[in-house]
Amino acid sequence: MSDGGSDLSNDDVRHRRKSLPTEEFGMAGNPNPLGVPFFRNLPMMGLDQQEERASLLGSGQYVYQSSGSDTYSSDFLREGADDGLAKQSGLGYGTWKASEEGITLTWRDLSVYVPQKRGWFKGTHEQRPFKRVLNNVSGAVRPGSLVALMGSSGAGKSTLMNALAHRTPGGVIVDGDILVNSRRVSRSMTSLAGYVHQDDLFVGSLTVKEHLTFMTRLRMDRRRSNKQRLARVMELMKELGLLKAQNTRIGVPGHDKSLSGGERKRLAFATEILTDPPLLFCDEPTTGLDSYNARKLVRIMKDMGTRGKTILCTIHQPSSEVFAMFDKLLLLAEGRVAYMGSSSGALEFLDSLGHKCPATFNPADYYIHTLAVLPGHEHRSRERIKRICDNFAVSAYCKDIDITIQYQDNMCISNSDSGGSVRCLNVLSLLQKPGWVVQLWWLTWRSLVDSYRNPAIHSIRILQKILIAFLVGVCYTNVKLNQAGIQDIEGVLFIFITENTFPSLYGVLNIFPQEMPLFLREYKNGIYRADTYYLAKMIALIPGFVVDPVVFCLICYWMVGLQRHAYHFFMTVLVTIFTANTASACGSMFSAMFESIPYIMLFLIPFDVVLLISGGLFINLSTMPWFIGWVKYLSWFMYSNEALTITQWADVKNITCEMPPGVPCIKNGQQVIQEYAFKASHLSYDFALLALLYTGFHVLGFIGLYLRARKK
Ligand SMILES: Nc1ncnc2c1ncn2[C@@H]1O[C@H](COP(=O)(O)OP(=O)(O)OP(=O)(O)O)[C@@H](O)[C@H]1O
Repeated sequence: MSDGGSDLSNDDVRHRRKSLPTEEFGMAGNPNPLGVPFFRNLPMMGLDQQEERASLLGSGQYVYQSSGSDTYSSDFLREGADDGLAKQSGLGYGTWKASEEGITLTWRDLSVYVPQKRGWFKGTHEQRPFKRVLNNVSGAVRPGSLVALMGSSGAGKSTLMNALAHRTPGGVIVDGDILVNSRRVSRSMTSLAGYVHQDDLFVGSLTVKEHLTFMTRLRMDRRRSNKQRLARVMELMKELGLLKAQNTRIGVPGHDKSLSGGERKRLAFATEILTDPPLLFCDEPTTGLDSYNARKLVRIMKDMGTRGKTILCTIHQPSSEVFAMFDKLLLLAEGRVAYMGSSSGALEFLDSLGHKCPATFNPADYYIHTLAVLPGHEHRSRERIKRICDNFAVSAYCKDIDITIQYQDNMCISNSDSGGSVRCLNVLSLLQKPGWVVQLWWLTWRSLVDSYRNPAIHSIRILQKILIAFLVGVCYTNVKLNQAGIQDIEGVLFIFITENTFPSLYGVLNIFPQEMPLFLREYKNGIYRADTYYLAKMIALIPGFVVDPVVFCLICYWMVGLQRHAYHFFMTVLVTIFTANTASACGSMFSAMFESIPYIMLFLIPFDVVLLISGGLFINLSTMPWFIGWVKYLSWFMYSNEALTITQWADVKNITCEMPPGVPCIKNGQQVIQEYAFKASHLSYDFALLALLYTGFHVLGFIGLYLRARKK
């Protein structure tokens, strides 16, 4: 560290870092200061040669030589002074396998821009009002490192982690290079890395053990046996102190809270380390934990580090003991790197700039305090931060990191995510994800358990159905097969439709908005596909929408004077089942397409009114104007009404005519069918069109969900 106190503009710093001559990287005067291995003549070699050497690295057989005379095998890449680790894991240098190399993560000149305004602005990216929240940040983390990412609130810690983990929300621009084992990766990062989020999201009706079991099914290698999965679940619950709560439902905070905040945090952590990922990002995993549990959790991360994992963890106010467990420290301030290196080095570095940590201070607190923008002293604070960041950018600490970055850059052989990443990231090719059917099975299981355990969905709804069925039945007990009875029967048939439409249509509106954050997170984590998720939700809805119509018809049909034959009853039940499911498909479509209930209502209610009108009871369908008349083809009201009317009237031969002479009467069922502009031959056609509408609504719903998931 030298140029103490010099102020450089950001561009100066960037330029200086980029323009460092290749020879400077560990060759002269500073032979391999981080223990980074160098190929013979690496800086001079061309891309082809680098590729060749990289593939040799992939095979774990190439022998590297540092600038000095020491010779290292590829495992040396894992950490400069890592022989203890190799010994610990029982792998001598000669036996080290490429798949066990671990992950070296580097990032160079990373800037992140977040959109300031959304929606109305239609200009190009360059014209859009963006705010830069990360400013040319560079860094490197090597296997076996547990890195603490610290900085005051708003410094950009989560933004950096999201960018590195390729989990930035839609609209955010990430500019710069991120390399994993000297390869550019994008979405494959999600299979490679675990990410413990600041806010935890779960299906609250599952128990701790059920949740972990579900995750082992979808996240672990499909070749693992059930015994191995269970053993992993038990091991994690034991390690994280969740054994006592294993049969407790997770609950929903502020609603039906079951697990404590600390238990939820530990469960979220357990979920992410379930597969023992080689790279782990943790965003404030200890927030909300007591000191004992915080220490225990960091100890687990430390142990993972000693097994060669690469761990980057943001942490707020760690105790001295917890802080001491971290190998490396990355300090961020105002979107820039203020320091990266050993924890003790940070004290020296700040000391050299005149910021000496008082003996009584916890160093972690001191760093945050020094790098915070203090209210009332904003200008001075920002000056101080700028000076620290500028000095770090030209310090020996930074140069050391540059060496690692430069080394990885030199090794970088492919700009594309395909092929290269898989070849390099052996862990990826080793993992066999569960297949489509397994995903569907377990997602359906979760959805069914969730809906079964939610009394609002079932018990209350069925009680309501019984009550309404009785009331409707009571109102229509006196229906007779005469002229007045035609209207009564058509009326009650329409009530069969509406009673099985509206609860189904509106009852499902919340399913996607409510679970969207969880779906997006799990989907982005690559745990499952969007189609299996949607299909599972759809399947889980069916039992409810079969039971409801059956209950309704069982009570109401026999109370009302409808045809008393099994055939008519079963056909009526079948039509109402089709109706309820088609309505639920329409509701699911709106639910999946729009972000919130008010938006859904805005479009659904007008749509619903038009469909209702075109159902055939309120208007003779042949009189509808041509420009709106086509809507009836989308109306399950019409198909269901036609099917029920045909079922009830097709074989009625005689309808009593009690009208005065001269007043025309409808004499039989066929005339009733004609009166409503239906056709007796359309019964199977109505069923087919109801099934088509059901499928069409769900296909559109799935497309809506998929597009939204891709956009976020
Ligand atoms: N999508 C976004 N839109 C607008 N501003 C954003 C967005 N994401 C991040 N920011 C801003 O970027 C800055 C850094 O945010 P970030 O969440 O990374 O901070 P942090 O260091 O993780 O803070 P904390 O410790 O409080 O979680 C903040 O000022 C934040 O308001």
